[in-house]
Amino acid sequence: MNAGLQSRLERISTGGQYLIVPMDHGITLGAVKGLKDIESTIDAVTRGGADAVLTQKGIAPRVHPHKNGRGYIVHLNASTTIGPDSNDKRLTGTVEDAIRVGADAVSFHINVGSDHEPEQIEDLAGVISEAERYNVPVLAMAYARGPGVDEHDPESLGHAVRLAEELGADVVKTGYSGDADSFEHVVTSTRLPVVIAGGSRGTDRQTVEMVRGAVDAGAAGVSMGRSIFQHDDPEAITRAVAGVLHDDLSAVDALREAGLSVEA
Ligand SMILES: CC(=O)[C@@H](O)[C@H](O)C[C@H](N)C(=O)O
Ligand SMILES: O=CC(=O)COP(=O)(O)O
Repeated sequence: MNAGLQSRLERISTGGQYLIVPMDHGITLGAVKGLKDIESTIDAVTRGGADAVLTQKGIAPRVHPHKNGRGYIVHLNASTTIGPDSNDKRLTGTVEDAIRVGADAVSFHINVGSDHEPEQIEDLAGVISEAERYNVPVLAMAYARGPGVDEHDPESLGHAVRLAEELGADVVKTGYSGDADSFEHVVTSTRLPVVIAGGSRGTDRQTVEMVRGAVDAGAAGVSMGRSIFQHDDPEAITRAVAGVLHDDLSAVDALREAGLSVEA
């Protein structure tokens, strides 16, 4: 692997495991809890053990002073939940833009199964081609999403992560299928490191058990947003996730060591 690409991947991971906290939701959802004072949230999650944070390029000046030397990923497409179709993700920048604002990697969201999949395949392929010219890693956020698509179906999730590999991404993020046995099919559908999204926030026990199950299935980490940045104590929940990812703790032990409730 190219030295530049390898060194950038190491800036957003620890020992091949990825604890990424995406906060690009400011476009998707608006200035929701945890994103108004994004500076404090970034400081908290990076102190708690996050390997990298992820935002749109416009937020970069609010990231660098507060990320405690951790990695930075710039997201290159977006949609909103108030627009006509949140599955219709449109380009918001280039890899060169991302480098200009100090990114170590870029990310791109594709909804496999949506009416907009063809354009998103083209856009993701273009992003990857540009990224390869700069040896910048691409995190593909490959969801199974669209009319009649079951977002938790292992077959559809496996298809989505394989699509990311076929296009040349370096890391792929997708939804969790719900249990380790079914998610093993997803992880083995690609040679890429697979990380999971958190989805809308549940209990701390649910969050950390999801991480434990994904890791037991062979996942390489998380790109977990709302479950972390909307928590009342983002540093503590990050510590709990890091306990599973970086210290291989059980969900209960990771919660206890982070000082969080183990109630289901
Ligand atoms: C807010 C959501 O529905 C998430 O699953 C988004 O798809 C994640 C993505 N980063 C986005 O905010 O568009
Ligand atoms: O960029 C968004 C993600 O990677 C996942 O966000 P979520 O809030 O954990 O679904």
